[in-house]
Amino acid sequence: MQLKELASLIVGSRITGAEETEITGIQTDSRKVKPGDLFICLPGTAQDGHEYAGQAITQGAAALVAERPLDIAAPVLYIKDSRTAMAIISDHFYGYPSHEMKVIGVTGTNGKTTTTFIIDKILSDYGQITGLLGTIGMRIGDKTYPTQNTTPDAADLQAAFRRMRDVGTGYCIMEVSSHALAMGRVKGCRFRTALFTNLTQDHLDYHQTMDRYLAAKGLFFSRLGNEYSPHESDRKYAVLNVDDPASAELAAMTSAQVVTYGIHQEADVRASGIQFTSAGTSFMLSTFCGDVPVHLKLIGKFNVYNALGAVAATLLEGVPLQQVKNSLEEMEIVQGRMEPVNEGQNFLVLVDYAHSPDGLENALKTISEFVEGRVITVFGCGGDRDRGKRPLMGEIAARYSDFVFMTSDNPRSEDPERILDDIEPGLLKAGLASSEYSKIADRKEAIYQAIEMARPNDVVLIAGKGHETYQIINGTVLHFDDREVAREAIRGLNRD
Ligand SMILES: CC(=O)N[C@H]1[C@@H](OP(=O)(O)OP(=O)(O)OC[C@H]2O[C@@H](n3ccc(=O)[nH]c3=O)[C@H](O)[C@@H]2O)O[C@H](CO)[C@@H](O)[C@@H]1O[C@H](C)C(=O)N[C@@H](C)C(=O)N[C@H](CCC(=O)O)C(=O)O
Ligand SMILES: Nc1ncnc2c1ncn2[C@@H]1O[C@H](COP(=O)(O)OP(=O)(O)OP(=O)(O)O)[C@@H](O)[C@H]1O
Ligand SMILES: N[C@H](CCC[C@H](N)C(=O)O)C(=O)O
Ligand SMILES: [Mg+2]
Repeated sequence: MQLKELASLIVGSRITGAEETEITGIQTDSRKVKPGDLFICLPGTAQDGHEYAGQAITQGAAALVAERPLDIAAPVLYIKDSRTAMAIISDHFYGYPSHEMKVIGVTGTNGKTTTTFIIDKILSDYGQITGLLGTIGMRIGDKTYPTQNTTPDAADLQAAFRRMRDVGTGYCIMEVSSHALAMGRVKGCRFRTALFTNLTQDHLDYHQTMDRYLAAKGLFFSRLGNEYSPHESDRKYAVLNVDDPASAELAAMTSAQVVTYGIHQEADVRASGIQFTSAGTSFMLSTFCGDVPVHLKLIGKFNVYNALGAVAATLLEGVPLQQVKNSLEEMEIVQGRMEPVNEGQNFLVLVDYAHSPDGLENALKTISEFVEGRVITVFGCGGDRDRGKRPLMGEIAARYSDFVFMTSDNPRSEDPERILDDIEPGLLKAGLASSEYSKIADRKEAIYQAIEMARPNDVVLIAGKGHETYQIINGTVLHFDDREVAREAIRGLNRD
């Protein structure tokens, strides 16, 4: 595609250099530029892409998109706002792929990955070709790829949609993070359904206040389906968790049809008579298509919410209720979400991705529903992220545990010990005595000590990193997998 075709999309844009320059790809990271790419210079939070224009050209970029004058001998497309231009250009370059399939987006503080996996399971069992995009990675056809962010930027996202379409994908089920909404990564995407899980404190390092965090989520719903259509496939749905107070505000922001799910309030899709065990969760599912009893292998009330959201989204796609039930009942635990590590020991070890106060509280409440012995919790908080959540997570860990190991999550550029100092006041506020917790920055050591401490019927919760297979310490990415470490620690016990 020629540069001038892309320029024609953006009001007030201007090209210096050859307008006919042929563009064969789009890139926003100079290190990944391939010959023929259009390199979009993005002013970022840590760096400024304009500084890397030279490197992009050296790597073979055919042209650049920039907000400010570049002193460079290459064609440049000047625009006012690189991020909006990136969304418009990428959508056009890849042929508006989100218009050729149904995109179901899931947003909310917690439960996005799990909900997308449940929707994916139900729709694939129903015979649909699905693609999945989120924290754990991206699945296109039967191949999976790693993702750096939960929601990629517009250039990578539209490219992924195109590849999904090229292998016949009918549904893309994706996580839509609040960062993505605030940064316009999903601008231009045509969503069929926008699903909201919940809103609780996290990411205030980025959004500053809960109001701004909610406003970012609101963008998803306010942009959804402002026009109606006679075609069923063009209809838009906002699927909202009615038990979360933010849903009322989101409902008011959208002109799409609102479909609700919940446990406590009246809802279109609802669960009642919920029973919890360590082996799963049973409930009566009432929907606008009828009622059925369901037994989930997933544990915890929060997974009932995730299942209800997925039920609403898939019933709207015409999946029969009985098939929805069958898929729910077959649904396996999502990796790193309340994932048991079982080496035949007589206590339970769960690895969970809870990394926000609400996530941790839900994981621990779930355990309290069935635990017979003590609860031993190993957790930390990520560095370079919302500091405000640290004492809150400390307080929650203390409230629901008999013993707490405070340890490192991904300290990133921060001093691990300082992060633990931020968590500790929360433990003290909850009244934990010094004999009831340990501060061990080395995560492997903390996991080993927790497992050595466990007695029959105890539950050891290792929270925060879930599926992650790395730990970022001092900016260096090291291999680390909670499940592997826990397994080694349990095997070590068995040898003693
Ligand atoms: C705060 C934040 O979200 N930052 C994201 C953002 O970075 P940025 O735009 O600020 O970019 P920057 O690092 O300042 O660099 C500016 C530009 O220079 C370019 N550059 C930079 C260096 C270089 O050598 N060459 C080069 O071209 C960069 O590619 C970028 O285009 O855009 C980058 C490219 O898309 C992201 O990778 C980066 O995610 C960082 C790694 C991150 O940690 N993000 C987290 C907070 C995040 O987004 N999380 C949400 C999930 C949250 C949740 O709900 O749990 C997510 O969707 O993943
Ligand atoms: N509906 C929910 N409500 C509250 N907590 C939840 C819910 N679902 C999952 N959790 C907790 O949050 C953790 C993360 O779940 P999940 O990965 O599904 O969320 P996410 O929204 O995708 O997270 P991220 O923002 O990091 O992508 C789980 O390990 C669990 O402890
Ligand atoms: N999407 C979240 C994941 C946090 C996971 C936790 N292990 C951490 O590193 O803080 C973030 O980037 O803030
Ligand atoms: Mg996720």
